[in-house]
Amino acid sequence: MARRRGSVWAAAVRTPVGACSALLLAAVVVLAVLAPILWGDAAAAIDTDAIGQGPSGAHPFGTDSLGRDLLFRTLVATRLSIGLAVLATAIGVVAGVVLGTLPAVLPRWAGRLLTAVVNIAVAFPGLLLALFLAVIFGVGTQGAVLAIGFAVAPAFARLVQTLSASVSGRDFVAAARVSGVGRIRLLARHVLPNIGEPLVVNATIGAGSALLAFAGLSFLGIGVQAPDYDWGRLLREGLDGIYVNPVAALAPCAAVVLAGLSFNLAGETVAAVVGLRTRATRRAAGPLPAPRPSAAETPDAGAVLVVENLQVAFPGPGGWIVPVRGVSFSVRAGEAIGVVGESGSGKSLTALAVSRLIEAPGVVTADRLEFGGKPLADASDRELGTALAMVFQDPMTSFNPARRVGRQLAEVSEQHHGLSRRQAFARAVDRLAAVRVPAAARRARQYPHEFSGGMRQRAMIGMGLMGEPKLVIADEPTTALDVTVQRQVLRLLARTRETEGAAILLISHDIAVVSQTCERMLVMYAGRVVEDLPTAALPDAARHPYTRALLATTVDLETDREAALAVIPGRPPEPDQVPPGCAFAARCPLASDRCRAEDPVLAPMAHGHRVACWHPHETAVTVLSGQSREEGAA
Ligand SMILES: Nc1ncnc2c1ncn2[C@@H]1O[C@H](COP(=O)(O)OP(=O)(O)OP(=O)(O)O)[C@@H](O)[C@H]1O
Repeated sequence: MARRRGSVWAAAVRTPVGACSALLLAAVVVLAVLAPILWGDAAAAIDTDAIGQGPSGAHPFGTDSLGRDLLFRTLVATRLSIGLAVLATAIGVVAGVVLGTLPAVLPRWAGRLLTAVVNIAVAFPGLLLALFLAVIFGVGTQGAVLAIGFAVAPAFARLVQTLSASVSGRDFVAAARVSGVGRIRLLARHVLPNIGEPLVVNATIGAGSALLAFAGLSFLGIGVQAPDYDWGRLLREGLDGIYVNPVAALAPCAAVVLAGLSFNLAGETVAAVVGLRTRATRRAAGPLPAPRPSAAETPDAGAVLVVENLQVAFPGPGGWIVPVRGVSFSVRAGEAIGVVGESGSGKSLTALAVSRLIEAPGVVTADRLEFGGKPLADASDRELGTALAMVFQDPMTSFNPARRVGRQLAEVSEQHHGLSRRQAFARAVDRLAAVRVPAAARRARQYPHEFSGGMRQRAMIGMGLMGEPKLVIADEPTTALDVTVQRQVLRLLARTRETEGAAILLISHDIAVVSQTCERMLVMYAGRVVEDLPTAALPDAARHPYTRALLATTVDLETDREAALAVIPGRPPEPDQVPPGCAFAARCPLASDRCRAEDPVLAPMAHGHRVACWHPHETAVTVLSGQSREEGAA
């Protein structure tokens, strides 16, 4: 992990912005540390023979009214200017974090009061607030530090409140709360660590603003007081003689600008590392691994979807993680195919890849990935938006909670069919009625939270029907629903297939659901399709030991209630720990040495039946050869 972080930072520092920020910041820090030691005395040395001089060989920036060298004074002032700005920022961040998190700990009324106070303070311009506070805390360095610290605190508090609110709504915080974790511990353990990165980025950028504000207060005479001096004071003194020696004023100005720039660029670099760490990781992950070969079936000329050797990879700390490893299948027009497999087998990623929904840094590669007869990569958003419908497991998160359901459906037709607002809405009502949402016209004006789970799922299917879907991909569409509603949704999918002629790719844990709804079933294990078989002859047709084991774990009304439930011993391998050979070998009762050494290719066994196994079960169903493949291959 440390190596990965190190490489990400190294990559960020190699960018132009990163390199500039690193150089500037290093120069500022070195000067802040060394300048007072090296040139402190020279900067304080009064020379009555050289009062108010302009730039010369002896004094490149000239001298001040006591004949002190302005170059040395500008360099020496780095420590105080930077130190005070950093101190003020630290006060601002700490006060901001406290103010921002207190509302979560205090009684409700006190929390709301504090939030209101912070909101009012945020409305004041920062510098005005700093001036106001500087007067309250008293003129001088200490007063200025406190004034700037507390002036930037409200903005940080607001940021902390917003970030905490977004984290507090997450399930893991709710789970911790339910398990009795106290408020303070909840904040410290679960909320703050998750908002740390954006805070660090903002604090770095905020230090630049604090530097400017400090220089401003010193310039106005209410910051650093003589005999101490920072860049603000030097600027004020230099301004008096600007017509005689402009460099005296310009040098501290340039120092403020450069130091401020170093903080801002450092903030940008931190932000880039935080936001795009994965991009740098991708470089660190090296070249993509070659997909494992799988014998592709010969797709029909009219196949809606053709997938050949699909691979989905993500950069990981130790190289590429490949959760989908060479998946091949095709979906004919109007066909319903089910995808089953244990959790983590790559079902959802396969569905997301064929919907073009894998986000960077994920990388999708395939020998062939075609939708509607042409490469998926060439399909326009409009074509995909109308011809491919996606139904997700949780319909609550698939709808925008702030918009009415009808308007969200209508958007599809406004975007892709050029319909007017009114026409698109009328079509949305029609589609809601088509998916049997009762009182569709009224329901279309409601928000997603006013729908029941089953109704939302039907509305989601209705959204898919706003176009002319050739393929509906449904990823666990019934998992969150009760059995009755589950049946309604499955019937609706079947009806969509009949009325629209759409093909269905149904992802489910439930083999019973798949065998009732689909003609074919793809069984996935550890990122590969291990069996592709017709559902009509299930369970007898299953030949892969994994498919058989999955079938044995299904329970129905005829299952012997006295007998122990069947389970598949062991666990599927993690995507980054897939062994050589067959990934199922460690759990397979039939595994041989060959299984552990060589990964079997998904190969045709009979018409419409493909299996990736060295020892497939013999079945009464027609097979290509009576021998096991190992014997056949021998
Ligand atoms: N962005 C990602 N980066 C790295 N690994 C990922 C990413 N997304 C998914 N994975 C991994 O890929 C594997 C397959 O995930 P996928 O969601 O496709 O499984 P699944 O078969 O749909 O499981 P489930 O039935 O639980 O939804 C999992 O092990 C998961 O941890």
